[in-house]
Amino acid sequence: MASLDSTYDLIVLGGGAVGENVADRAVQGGLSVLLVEHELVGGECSYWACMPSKALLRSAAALEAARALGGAREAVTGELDAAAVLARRDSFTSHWDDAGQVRWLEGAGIALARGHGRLDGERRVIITDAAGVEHAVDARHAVAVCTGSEALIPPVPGLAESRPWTAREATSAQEVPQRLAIIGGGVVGCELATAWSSLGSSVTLISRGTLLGGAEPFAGEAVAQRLQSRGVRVLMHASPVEVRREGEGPVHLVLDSGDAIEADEVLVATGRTPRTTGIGLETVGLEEGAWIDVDDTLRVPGSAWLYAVGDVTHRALLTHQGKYQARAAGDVIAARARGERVDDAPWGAHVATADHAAVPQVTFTSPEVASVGLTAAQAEQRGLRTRVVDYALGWVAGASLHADGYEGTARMVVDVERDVIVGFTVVGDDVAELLHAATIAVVGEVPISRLQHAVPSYPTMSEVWLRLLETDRAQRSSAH
Ligand SMILES: Cc1cc2nc3c(=O)[nH]c(=O)nc-3n(C[C@H](O)[C@H](O)[C@H](O)COP(=O)(O)OP(=O)(O)OC[C@H]3O[C@@H](n4cnc5c(N)ncnc54)[C@H](O)[C@@H]3O)c2cc1C
Ligand SMILES: NC(=O)c1ccc[n+]([C@@H]2O[C@H](COP(=O)([O-])OP(=O)(O)OC[C@H]3O[C@@H](n4cnc5c(N)ncnc54)[C@H](O)[C@@H]3O)[C@@H](O)[C@H]2O)c1
Repeated sequence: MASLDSTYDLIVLGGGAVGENVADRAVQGGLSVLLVEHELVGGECSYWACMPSKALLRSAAALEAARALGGAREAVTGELDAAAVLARRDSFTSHWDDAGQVRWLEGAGIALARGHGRLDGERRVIITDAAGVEHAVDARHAVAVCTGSEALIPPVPGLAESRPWTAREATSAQEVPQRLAIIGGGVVGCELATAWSSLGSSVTLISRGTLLGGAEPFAGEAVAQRLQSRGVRVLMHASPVEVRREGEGPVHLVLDSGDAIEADEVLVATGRTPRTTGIGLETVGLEEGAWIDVDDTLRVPGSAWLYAVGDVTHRALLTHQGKYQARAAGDVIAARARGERVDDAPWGAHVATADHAAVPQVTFTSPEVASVGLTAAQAEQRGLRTRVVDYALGWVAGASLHADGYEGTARMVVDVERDVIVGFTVVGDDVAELLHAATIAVVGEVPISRLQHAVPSYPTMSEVWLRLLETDRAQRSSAH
């Protein structure tokens, strides 16, 4: 290990996207920072999650877009080249080499320790390097735990012994399995069913409930329909009760319905578990293996020095939201270290308020699902009085130009008391880039009356905003 100082202002445990951003902001705030990483600098997102999964999806989406358009469709004479897609994916993971990210750390002035880090009481971290040698390092001001999450394998008899794929194998595989069974109909299950079916696998998707359970119901319905139209077998309200694989042979799954499925690989996509085992949480009075609870400045309640940021907090398991938390955390750690005023009122510079009210997410299925804030059901659960406004996206001129027979749905959820949008969901092809306008409307709490003055250009898909507002107006006047 490169020589380490004995003390740094801040020690960051875990060099994923989130840890990197905490470190960067703290260095910009004038602190010395040590980042501890035991695998690849860049974490899941760069090598086994966001980037490779989106690279696996993108070529098929482009092909599908061309096929949906008269005049372009005629020019598509071949099929998707799976080997070329896998090779392009490999380039997006830099062939699982983190040299580029290490150079970025150097440029940003962040010290790197390669090894496994664990807390050892207040402000102290022990780093075990590849040779098994332990190094103790102290933090003058803070330690930030950014160790992320990993795939949860549910306790289904025989599953763990059947060498299941997790998202890691499913995003880094070098060959297309002939038959792929996927357990879990959440974001990972739906995206990877889309990706691998497009690459030629015969996919069976097993979902305990409907698909994309946390989203507006019309989102999961549209994704299920499209998957089925591409030949994916979608089994809803189904769970495996037993899994078996003998030697190098296929995997056999038995479902609670009694149905039996045979596949070449089985992917477990049933959620995440925190990477908080073996990191010394018990030495600072926290529970090993649990998600870490934090306040809105990302600090552990009752502690003056311990922070947790990103997936490990379970606030929002998304790279962009973790990086948002990281910017607040890096800045607040620096501000507290310098004895400056902390701006921790809601929407202040040092808090991650949006985690509670405005988390944006794009699910890169076919069709895409883009949402921010609350669904209608979540708003109701929070006791809000709401108006729910829906519009068929295909009726917007920009959408009908975008693809022949375009179908999609947009929904806005309006808080009646404040007359602002608290939730927005849009489902349709190529809708991802529509989302940020909604995020600004929700975060900015822009009154509906003012939104009338935000004029979308003709003929863009953004005109769905105009249609939603007009539909809202018509619904309100017919209610009177
Ligand atoms: C298949 C898939 C696709 C996804 N796609 C998207 C997407 O499109 N958009 C999106 O926003 N989110 C997506 N996500 C979620 C996203 O990957 C995570 O939210 C994000 O990676 C969390 O970042 P993190 O830095 O908190 O954790 P991680 O990325 O898990 O990084 C934690 C780092 O800490 C290191 N570490 C852990 N313990 C120690 C230790 N004791 N010592 C030293 N180092 C340690 C790990 O090696 C790792 O590098 C996806 C997730 C999956 C599974
Ligand atoms: N594009 C994106 O933003 C993106 C992409 C992928 C992942 N992610 C993030 O990664 C996180 C993890 O995703 P995920 O899909 O693993 O989790 P998830 O919580 O979204 O979905 C897990 C699904 O598995 C089901 N399930 C659980 N146990 C089961 C069982 N025994 N049998 C059958 N079904 C079972 C659940 O009911 C749920 O539908 C998500 O929180 C998501 O935000 C984001």
